[in-house]
Amino acid sequence: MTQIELRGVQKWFGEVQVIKDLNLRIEDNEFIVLLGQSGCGKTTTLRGIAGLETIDEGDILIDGKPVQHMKAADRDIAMVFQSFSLYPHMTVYENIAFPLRATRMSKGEVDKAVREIAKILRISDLLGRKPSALSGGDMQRVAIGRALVRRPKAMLMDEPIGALDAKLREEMRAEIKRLHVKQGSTTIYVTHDQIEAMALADRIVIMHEGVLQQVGSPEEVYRYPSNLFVAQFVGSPVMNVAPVRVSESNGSAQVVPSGAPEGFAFPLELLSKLNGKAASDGLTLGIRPEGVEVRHEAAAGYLPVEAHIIEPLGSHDIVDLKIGEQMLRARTKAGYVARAGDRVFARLDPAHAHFFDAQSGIRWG
Ligand SMILES: Nc1ncnc2c1ncn2[C@@H]1O[C@H](COP(=O)(O)OP(=O)(O)OP(=O)(O)O)[C@@H](O)[C@H]1O
Repeated sequence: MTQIELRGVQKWFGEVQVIKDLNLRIEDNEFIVLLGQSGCGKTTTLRGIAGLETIDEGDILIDGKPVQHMKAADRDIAMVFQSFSLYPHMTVYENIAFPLRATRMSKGEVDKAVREIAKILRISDLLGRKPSALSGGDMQRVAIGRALVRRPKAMLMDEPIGALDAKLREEMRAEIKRLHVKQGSTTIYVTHDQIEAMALADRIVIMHEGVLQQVGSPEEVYRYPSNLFVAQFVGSPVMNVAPVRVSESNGSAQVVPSGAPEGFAFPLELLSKLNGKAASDGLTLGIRPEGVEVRHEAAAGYLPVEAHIIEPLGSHDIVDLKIGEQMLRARTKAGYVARAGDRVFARLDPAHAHFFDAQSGIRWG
């Protein structure tokens, strides 16, 4: 049982505040991913929890006990970094066994623990090798094995697969997930890769410039982003956003993308999302490419648009549609729009529409 809690954590490097009042509770066995752009404070947060970095304000609690004044070695937390940091002169077996040397375990117990973890990580046949004879993926498996072998209270991982090539990263991602499902253990994982975050996390913690933006399951942050930053950081391709004007005429309301030609407006059912705050400026509409419906024939609610660029991705295409000055990305069936320059018709699915305050970026409605 390991819970980790951050209460009002703050950290400065000189004049620069890199963690700003961070509050977060991580439950036992939870897989938490800290996600954000480079420099947003993820690593500093992780190092603060591990005890490799001091914090300036606030509390870090492990199982309810404040640990911010405890040395790293006394916190019983294991850490895996992007660089594998294995001992080159030791075999895989010796590398994994190393953290157990300082314990009172007998040789037989150490042997059992090493072989057990090697089996889980599928590296049993590599135990006699030196790190120089391992692939990048295997090296990282060994590093994870070494971190886990002493059954730490929690596992912290800082971009552990960031240095691997794309295919291996995908493989290792699945492996880390499998390991977590099998083994349990409270895990905090740092990455700037939103796909990795979505694939691994029970909950994602999105940070920007030292400030926590949103905490939620992958589905929550994808479907209900709390602000424009999250909306555009999570999801690939990126969510379409456009400043819009909501106008009412003849009792019916419309959402007009700014820069769109005269008479170009989406008749909106979308308005119900605005909770009566319609007819206002300063709104940004967000809609993911899968929320843009495209068809060949004219139909009620569909607007004529021109296909500008088509990206065929195998299972589907991403099509850039031109609406006046605006570009709208749509996800279509593969080959549905044949050529750039084709005229098609597009509609926004109200169920996929998000509104944000253009000034603050905060979700509206
Ligand atoms: N020891 C240090 N001294 C001064 N500034 C630091 C130090 N460590 C980190 N920083 C700064 O603190 C900010 C947060 O860094 P941090 O490494 O936590 O970000 P990150 O989100 O993990 O980014 P990355 O993915 O690039 O590691 C950055 O602006 C960084 O330059």
